[in-house]
Amino acid sequence: MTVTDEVRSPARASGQPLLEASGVTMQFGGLLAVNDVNLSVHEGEILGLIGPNGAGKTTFFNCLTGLYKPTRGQVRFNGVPLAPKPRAVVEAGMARTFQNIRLFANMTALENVMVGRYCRTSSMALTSILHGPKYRKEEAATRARAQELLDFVGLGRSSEHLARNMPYGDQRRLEIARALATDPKLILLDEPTAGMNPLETRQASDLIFKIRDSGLSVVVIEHDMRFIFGLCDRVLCLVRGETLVEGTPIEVQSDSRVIEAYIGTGESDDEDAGQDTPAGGDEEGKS
Ligand SMILES: Nc1ncnc2c1ncn2[C@@H]1O[C@H](COP(=O)(O)OP(=O)(O)OP(=O)(O)O)[C@@H](O)[C@H]1O
Repeated sequence: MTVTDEVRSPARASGQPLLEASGVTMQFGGLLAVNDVNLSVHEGEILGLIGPNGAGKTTFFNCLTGLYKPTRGQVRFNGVPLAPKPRAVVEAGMARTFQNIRLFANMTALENVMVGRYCRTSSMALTSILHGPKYRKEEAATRARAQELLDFVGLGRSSEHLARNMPYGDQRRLEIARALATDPKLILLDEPTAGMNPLETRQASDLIFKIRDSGLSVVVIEHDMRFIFGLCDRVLCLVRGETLVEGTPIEVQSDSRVIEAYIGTGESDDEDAGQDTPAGGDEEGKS
């Protein structure tokens, strides 16, 4: 099955990037959290965003998805300047997940995905209150689509489980299903494997490939270098809010500046340093 309908977009027709950020800068008081960052993501591409803690990755995501209005710079989606408002961003075709899981804990998996779907349904509040035929038809379609998305992410049998009772890895999948419910052309994932065991991480990688194969573009923030270098077509490394290096996984993982940036922060002190330093990555699992 495909996640989105086959639509030939203006971006593909013109060869221009689907998502294009130019000169994006975000200043908090005296702190330049993101400084003049450029990014382009083409259709069907998986782009990785890496960098030591505090490099500005999430702040940059927040600028791309309308949570923050950048101090300077512009974000264009499908060739059109994007208003820095979350609703406008979702309507344009971008969805995201968050570093910290933000599910409705006391709702079922199905209901969580249905909530994500509501931005694409048209029933007005009054119609919903009156439960007219249009509402009932849309509700049935929303439910069916939500179930389809749960099947897609491998949670088809958990639809009636309360989110709070689901294993951690499943909650992360559920977040992705909810983001997909908005029918995005591009999905941004903020540390999708944080806290996952190796099996869950491999499954997350497979799911992201599946999402890409269904026609979406993906931007992913991760600290797990093996995961990033095995997954992405291109990788951008941010350090202190600025682009340090951008290139293919092979180029980035062998760049001494990237290795230095990580070693300099002490992030490589873990026992399993291969997971967390660029040189520890490999091409395993890349397709
Ligand atoms: N709302 C805010 N107000 C002030 N400073 C902020 C705000 N959000 C982030 N920062 C600061 O901006 C810098 C970049 O933070 P950000 O969370 O974007 O980094 P990151 O690369 O995502 O880090 P991590 O990998 O640890 O999640 C940090 O110094 C952080 O303290």
